[in-house]
Amino acid sequence: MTSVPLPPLPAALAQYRPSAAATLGFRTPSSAPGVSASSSTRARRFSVIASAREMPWPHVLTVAGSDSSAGAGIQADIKACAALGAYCSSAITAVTAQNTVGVQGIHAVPEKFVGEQLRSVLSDMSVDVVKTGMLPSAGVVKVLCESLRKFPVKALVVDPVMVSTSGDTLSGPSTLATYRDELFSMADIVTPNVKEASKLLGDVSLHTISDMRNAAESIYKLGPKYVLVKGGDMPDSSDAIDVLFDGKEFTELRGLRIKTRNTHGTGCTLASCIAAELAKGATMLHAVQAAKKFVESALYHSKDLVIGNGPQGPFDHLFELKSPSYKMGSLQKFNPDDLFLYAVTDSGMNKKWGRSIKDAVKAAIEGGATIVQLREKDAETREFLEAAKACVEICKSLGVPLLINDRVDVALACDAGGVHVGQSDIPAWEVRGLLGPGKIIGVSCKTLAQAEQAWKDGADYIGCGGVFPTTTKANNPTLGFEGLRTVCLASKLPVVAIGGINAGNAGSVMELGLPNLKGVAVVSALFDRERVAAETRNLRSILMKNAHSRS
Ligand SMILES: Nc1ncnc2c1ncn2[C@@H]1O[C@H](COP(=O)(O)OP(=O)(O)O)[C@@H](O)[C@H]1O
Ligand SMILES: Cc1ncc(COP(=O)(O)O)c(N)n1
Ligand SMILES: [Mg+2]
Repeated sequence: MTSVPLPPLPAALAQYRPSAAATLGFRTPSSAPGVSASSSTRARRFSVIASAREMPWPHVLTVAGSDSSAGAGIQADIKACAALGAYCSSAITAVTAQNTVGVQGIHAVPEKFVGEQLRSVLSDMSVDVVKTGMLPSAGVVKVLCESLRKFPVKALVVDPVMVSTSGDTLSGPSTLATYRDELFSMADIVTPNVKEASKLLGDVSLHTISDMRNAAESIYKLGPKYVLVKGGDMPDSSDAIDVLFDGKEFTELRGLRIKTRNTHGTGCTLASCIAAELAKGATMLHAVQAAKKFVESALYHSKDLVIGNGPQGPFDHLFELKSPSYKMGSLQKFNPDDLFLYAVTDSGMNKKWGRSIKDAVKAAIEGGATIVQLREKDAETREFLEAAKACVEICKSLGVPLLINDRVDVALACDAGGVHVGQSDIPAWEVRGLLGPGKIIGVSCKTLAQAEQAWKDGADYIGCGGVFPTTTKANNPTLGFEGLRTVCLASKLPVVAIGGINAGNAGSVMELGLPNLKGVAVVSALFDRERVAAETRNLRSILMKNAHSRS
């Protein structure tokens, strides 16, 4: 590949960003002969830029290699960022000829021209996060470090790509020292897989989680703020476990190991998703967790795809566009706002009023319930399953998610939207393993530690309470507003308040104005009443009033 000289900065751009243009040594309007713009045109152009700034688009710049098979590299990065709502620009470091069999050829882009691409993007666009992939030579690593010193960004994600999953070398040992000595100290996070971690540490062997922890600690000493050692390629592990280290604490991120040949590009995708989430403003822990969840879901939805004849296929980054829930606007995928009016059934109460579970659920949805949980502690399994199937049908047709309390088996058998578990039920991460990534999982939490654990376990929301004393749960300590507030403020997941909530006190719960508190869950206030739909309607209008008075 030949490098062509960089043309002067377009006159229009020079007018928008005269200071940036001058810094870079580009010709500005005053120095560019024959270019003039009236002051009104210039003012209009500035106002266009100013209004564009009011609607920023999280921006990731990927510095990586092109993969002709489009499963990994630049192509994966752009798709991953797009899927997560970030804009992705690119500086290409190498063009590879590769497919599902392996890498057939590598054509490195001259280092100077990598620098020119970096300068073009960084001087013009507001890049939030830079993500690196294949950096084929020590020279390219140095060019990147220089560019970052000149144009600092909010965060740097370094995926030290060295060997492809097919076993081909993408960056030789000569780059190792430059990675370690120059790039790592600028990085917010470094994301080696186990083979790369081993190479970076002089070929140490990594076989266990404890080895991964030690490796993360050693790489941390080379200067990044976080290290994520990825365990996708750990042999003999039924889970896909990654280890995150922030200099003090280790976090094990445990996910399902999806049985598929389509894992080409998982590493590139994970790093790009972390970059996209950071660009959107997430904390590092959140970004890593969201990224892992995305890769897991994409693999799950692509597990049976057949693209190419080799052993390592690509996966579908835009799987959500294909899912029936996306196409039909059904509420399979969790929307925290669904927690607004959360109806929890109780068979005893409905029996008392002479209603079937199905009729009770129908009436609650008619009155405006936004999510339903079947909590049938005393029902026989067969009877419960039949009722659950009928309720799933109603809920699907009305677009309201239906969750099952405790019973993962019943949820699976009736294809419910998810499961709600308590602290003494199956742990949420095991439920996730059984239900897969697309279902909703809620966990009852009373303490900060429980809320933190629910988040780590991959739950979607927490139920917090009892806020007030309740008759539906024996020996249930009451948290009161203070307890609710403490958990809500610390929770990384959306919260629904539960326990003794009714039309008389629901307004005061919403008036607390807690940012994570999305709604209230009610049992007796709806179902221990004669007219379920009317009670639900009344409660909904109280909640709406208080939700509105907050905004
Ligand atoms: N079969 C799989 N099922 C679920 N997650 C996986 C699977 N393979 C890899 N991952 C996850 O994908 C991410 C990338 O990991 P890994 O494949 O180890 O990186 P690389 O592609 O750099 O070798 C990690 O979060 C890892 O846990
Ligand atoms: C251009 C390029 N960059 C990175 C990878 C690594 O991806 P993976 O480890 O998933 O094979 C690759 N195969 N090609
Ligand atoms: Mg891999």
